[in-house]
Amino acid sequence: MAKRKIAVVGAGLIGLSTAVYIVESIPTCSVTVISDKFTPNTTSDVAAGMLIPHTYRGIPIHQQKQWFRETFDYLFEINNSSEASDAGIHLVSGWQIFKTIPDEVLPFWSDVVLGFRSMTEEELKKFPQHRFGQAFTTLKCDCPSYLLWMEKRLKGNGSQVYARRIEDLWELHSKYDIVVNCSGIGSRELMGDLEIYPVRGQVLKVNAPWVNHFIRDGDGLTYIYPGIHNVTLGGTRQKDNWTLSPDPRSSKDIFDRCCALEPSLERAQDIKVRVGLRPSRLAVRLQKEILVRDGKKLPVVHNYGHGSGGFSVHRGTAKAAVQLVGECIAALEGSSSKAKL
Ligand SMILES: Cc1cc2nc3c(=O)[nH]c(=O)nc-3n(C[C@H](O)[C@H](O)[C@H](O)COP(=O)(O)OP(=O)(O)OC[C@H]3O[C@@H](n4cnc5c(N)ncnc54)[C@H](O)[C@@H]3O)c2cc1C
Ligand SMILES: O=C(O)CCC(=O)C(=O)O
Repeated sequence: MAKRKIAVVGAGLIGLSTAVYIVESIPTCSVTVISDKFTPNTTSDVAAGMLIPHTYRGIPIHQQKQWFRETFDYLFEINNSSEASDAGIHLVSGWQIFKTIPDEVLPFWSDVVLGFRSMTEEELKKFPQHRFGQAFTTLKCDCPSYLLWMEKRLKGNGSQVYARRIEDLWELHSKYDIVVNCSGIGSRELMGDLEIYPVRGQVLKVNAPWVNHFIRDGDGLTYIYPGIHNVTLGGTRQKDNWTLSPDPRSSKDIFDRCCALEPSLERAQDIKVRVGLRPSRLAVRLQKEILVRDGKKLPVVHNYGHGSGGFSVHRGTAKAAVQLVGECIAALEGSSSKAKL
């Protein structure tokens, strides 16, 4: 059986985690990651990295729950190993709070995170503007550490990693048997996919080591997420806004909103502003496509469009993408054995 050559386009969270899963589950192929940007310069580096799912309106809930569970279980295992600090994975406990009682008192992911329960009246006294809350423990990634850890694992396994911008996936036809497209918001231009759009997110990364519980307003706009090296304060969700430069007014607004929830943040130091464009889509595109030119074929597997929830589901979607890669390999084996007959 020929050793199949697979190119993964994109070195953000989705490209690297898909490449890692291919290497782990299909050892008979060689993997090359090709990307114009790497950590610390990807959208994935800007993220808070919290495992709190966002709902994709175009995907059945049972599917999203499975992706979340697979991701949670995978990272929990890393968290319980000696790799945890290198990979930047840790547990974090805290509260999601609501000004009015939400429709969904028990979200679909409540039995995946640890110790999910309603907040007590005593706990709610910390948030006098809020009437209801949920307490739980989840996982968080320190995003640059996690990306670097995956990149090192790939290189350690003999995979190649190249910096290059791809204008057209067909450029890869002569060297690779299969292409896996994990180019995030880049797919709008690369694939001409107008279903993917940016949702601009501005966050502050601050030094406030005394803050160690997360706080998330149920409206999803204001959050305080303590991490290994800093605390992420959020945020903004600006649909169809491509501006990557920070907006000082948004920074002040974010800071004020977060201080209203956690007044001790007034003393936060070393405030850095980061902006990222969430690669948003009604549904993650997990699909096979065969590109055909001049009678020649190039199988492509798409895995992009994770919007606000990439960290929460990445291992599950990597597994689904690798299943599709396996189907492409089986089809190639089938056509090469027919050719020999
Ligand atoms: C402010 C903010 C906070 C967030 N917080 C969380 C959170 O707490 N939890 C959570 O689950 N999710 C969160 N997210 C969402 C998460 O960041 C995304 O879902 C995830 O990072 C998407 O990963 P990606 O690999 O698809 O995209 P990217 O990280 O953008 O990676 C895409 C890669 O493709 C490459 N590429 C693109 N086009 C080309 C091309 N033509 N040629 C070569 N390479 C190309 C890019 O250079 C890049 O390496 C947050 C997002 C933002 C912006
Ligand atoms: O929504 C959250 O609480 C996590 C952060 C996030 O996913 C985002 O800002 O997109």
